[in-house]
Amino acid sequence: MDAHTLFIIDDEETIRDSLAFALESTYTLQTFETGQEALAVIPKNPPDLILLDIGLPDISGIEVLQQIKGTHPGIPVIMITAFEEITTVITAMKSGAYDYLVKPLHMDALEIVIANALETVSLKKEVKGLQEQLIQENLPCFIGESEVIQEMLTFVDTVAKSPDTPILILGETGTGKELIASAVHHRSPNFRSNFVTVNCAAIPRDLIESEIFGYERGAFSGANPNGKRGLIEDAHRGTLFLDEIGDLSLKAQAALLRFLETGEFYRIGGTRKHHVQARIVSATNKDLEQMIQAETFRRDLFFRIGVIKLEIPSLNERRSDILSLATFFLEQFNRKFSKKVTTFSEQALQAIMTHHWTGNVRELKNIMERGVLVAKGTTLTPGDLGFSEKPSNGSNADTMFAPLTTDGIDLPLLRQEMDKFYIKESLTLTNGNESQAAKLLNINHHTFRYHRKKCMDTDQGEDNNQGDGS
Ligand SMILES: Nc1ncnc2c1ncn2[C@@H]1O[C@H](COP(=O)(O)OP(=O)(O)OP(=O)(O)O)[C@@H](O)[C@H]1O
Repeated sequence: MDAHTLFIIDDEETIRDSLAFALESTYTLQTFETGQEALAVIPKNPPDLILLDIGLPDISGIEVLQQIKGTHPGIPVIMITAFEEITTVITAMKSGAYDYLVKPLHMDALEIVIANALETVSLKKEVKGLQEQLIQENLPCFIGESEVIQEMLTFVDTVAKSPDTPILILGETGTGKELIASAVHHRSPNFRSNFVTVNCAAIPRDLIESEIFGYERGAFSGANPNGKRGLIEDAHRGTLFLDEIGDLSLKAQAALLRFLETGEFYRIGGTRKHHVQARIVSATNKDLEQMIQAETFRRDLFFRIGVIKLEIPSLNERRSDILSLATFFLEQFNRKFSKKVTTFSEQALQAIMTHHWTGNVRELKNIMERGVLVAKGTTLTPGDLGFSEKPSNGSNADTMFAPLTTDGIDLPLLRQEMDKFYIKESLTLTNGNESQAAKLLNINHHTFRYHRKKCMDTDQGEDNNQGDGS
């Protein structure tokens, strides 16, 4: 391993020489007579540790220390002082010095202080690296191969980068709003701080403001006599996720708006302003615009929380994700229950692929949990999943899917063909009326147009390829 690099900053030549003599066999040294000279080199070539004289001729050692801590807070700085002047030493330690030594220097003591400082720094680096690795390895996994989900995840990566832009996540219950909120947090620069969740629907309306912003002692009867910090404080430099934001009382809405605009808030019953930096991510499956009409949700707050809006489509609108989600949960629950369920029976697969998922991914997850738990063998049956063993009437289940053989199938192509078939059928049935066609397929207009365009693109691609070959 390369030797650690040390900078010695001292105007006395004898001190520089004696330090160099004592330390040069263990460390790579660079010596400086003035603070300015050292400050010019540090940004280009930062050392592992600095020995810094307090009484320098150009700018004081304390000032040099403060500048180093401002730009390179991780470098330990050991101050050297001619006499133990307590106020200077306190200022140095308050400004972030690692330790101080009084002249004349005892080389044994100096070597111990340097070795300890370097070990502390390397331990801190190791802990930070391990923390980051742990967080990255446990990142919540949002499964979805459909293009809408892939595009949304790319967008999530982009918007997560700004640490404080408010984000509003919309979508039916169980579509994964909380999972996306947590992905935003974990992909943001603030991922080391807390991700704090408040389910606004689960807290009585008259208590919600005090839960989020806290209260001072004696704020209301029944309150904790010592007062209470708000959850917003726990989210400092992190993320506060307000689930079911439509359930916020109007009073809490006003306090939230003030916080979003100024970064400040008051605890209930308090007069002292508190400052917190936290990103607010909100989610709801309610129609907030309708609530604005009914005057139960503030229009100004709606705009403020939704600087970025993410809309997660229902599972029925992205049926191509069902199989990958089911497989993901199969593996997850195999691990949880120490089971070895490896496949779905043909009927179980049909049931999963044709079911109408009103509870979205949560419903699929619950069904898979039950299935893996009760399955007797290695293959999941419709009964294990709580479906009827017989294909439901009119589902054409036997003929809907080609049997899977050891030759395999081209699932992406099958999905593409199925999309194309139903898009065309629905347009024929509705005389080309897109919004009626979308209704027939139980998808929204936007998703319909997206799939229609994709089908047209692949049709064109095929035509071009045929043209090339002729
Ligand atoms: N794409 C996904 N990949 C993996 N797991 C998912 C996905 N979407 C949702 N889940 C899982 O489904 C469950 C429900 O998701 P989540 O709680 O995030 O939904 P929600 O939209 O916030 O629901 P609600 O509106 O009821 O609060 C969770 O256990 C979550 O981990």
